[in-house]
Amino acid sequence: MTSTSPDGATTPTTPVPAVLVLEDGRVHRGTAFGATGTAFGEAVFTTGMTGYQETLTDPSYRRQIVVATAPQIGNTGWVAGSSRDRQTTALPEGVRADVPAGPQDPDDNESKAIWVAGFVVRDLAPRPSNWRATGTLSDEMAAQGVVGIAGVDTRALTRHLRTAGAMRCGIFSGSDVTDVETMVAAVKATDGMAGADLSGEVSTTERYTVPAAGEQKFTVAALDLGIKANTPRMLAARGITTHVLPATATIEDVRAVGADGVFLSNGPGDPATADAMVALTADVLEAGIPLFGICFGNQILGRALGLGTYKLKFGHRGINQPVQDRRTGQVLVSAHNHGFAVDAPRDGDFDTPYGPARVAFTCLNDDVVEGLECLDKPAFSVQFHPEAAAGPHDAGYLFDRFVELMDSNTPEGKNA
Ligand SMILES: NC(=O)CC[C@H](N)C(=O)O
Repeated sequence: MTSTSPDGATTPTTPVPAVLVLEDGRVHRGTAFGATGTAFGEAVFTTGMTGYQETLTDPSYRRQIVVATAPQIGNTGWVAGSSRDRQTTALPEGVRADVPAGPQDPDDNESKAIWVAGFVVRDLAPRPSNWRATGTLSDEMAAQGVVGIAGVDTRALTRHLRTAGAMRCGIFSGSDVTDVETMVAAVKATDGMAGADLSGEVSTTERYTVPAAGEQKFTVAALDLGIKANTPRMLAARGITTHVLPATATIEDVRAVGADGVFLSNGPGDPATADAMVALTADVLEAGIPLFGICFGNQILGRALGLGTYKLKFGHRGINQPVQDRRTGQVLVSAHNHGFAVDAPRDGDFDTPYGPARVAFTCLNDDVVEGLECLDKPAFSVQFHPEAAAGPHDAGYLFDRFVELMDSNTPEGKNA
């Protein structure tokens, strides 16, 4: 339903009607973009003003329909084409050519695919204005079969989600639009996010390696629960070779790659389902291997320490969330994407099976736990995203903290 002019602008020919239907019966009407059809997922909003490509390709958004509060989306187009396609030299052994992860990658994808179930925007920019763009958002979503709806008052919708909470929804477009009762019933027949076990659906099935940039200092085993490309890139920039392991990895797999440290990635779904990863984390803590977790990884470390997790009313998603590093008092502006959180005492150290631990970060908007730190084990984690590719970069130093943990775990470090 679009035509592309010689200068790359995609213009709608006949607008195709689309409807966003929430499980509580609220309806927003608009027009289709991307693929036409039906999509179901949890309606969540993000307040990020930039970085929609990084958001859409973040595997943590699996089974979520993302609502952008930024009023215009699509103006930077789509920046695709991994450098791997252009690479002329042979790749190091174990590096998969189809994974766009490496310090040299110029594209904006955080993974190989768009993972959101659907995308809801107000004004879809028909013409990208970006010298790096290789196509349009709408064409890329259509190519990947991802349904979008434009023309929605996303700020009104966001106010509703803040009051009523994140909930199941559906986008119906083209000939899939039917009467509201039928569409609401279809939405209600889908599964919610509580209890969803999704990391296995986005994880790599085989191990791959992202080499250190320059001289290798350490080797890290990164558990791929939905890892974003920028994480191995941030590690590589610090002299770390990352072996990305499937979500099913065990402590033997970690030992087999000679890991100096273990990284637990971000990922979709309910952390209450991540029993196997919690067991692996317990083994890593027991072994005293330095550990760093991000987002889902923070929730998994929390569970391994004996803490519970719970579902937030509408979650944190955006790139301007204030968190406080309780070690230094410093406030960071950070990127968030989480619908669950760890329940932990904030008023001092607490006991765990692995010695004392403490809440290392909290969100200044709502006092939600944003990071954990073990005091007797080389392990810490954050609920926010130091690897955020669209920025901000305030929290990048946490990767250095991970390197310091590995430094102090070497025989020389232990004797220092
Ligand atoms: N980005 C993430 O890792 C999200 C973790 C988890 N799925 C949550 O929604 O809280």
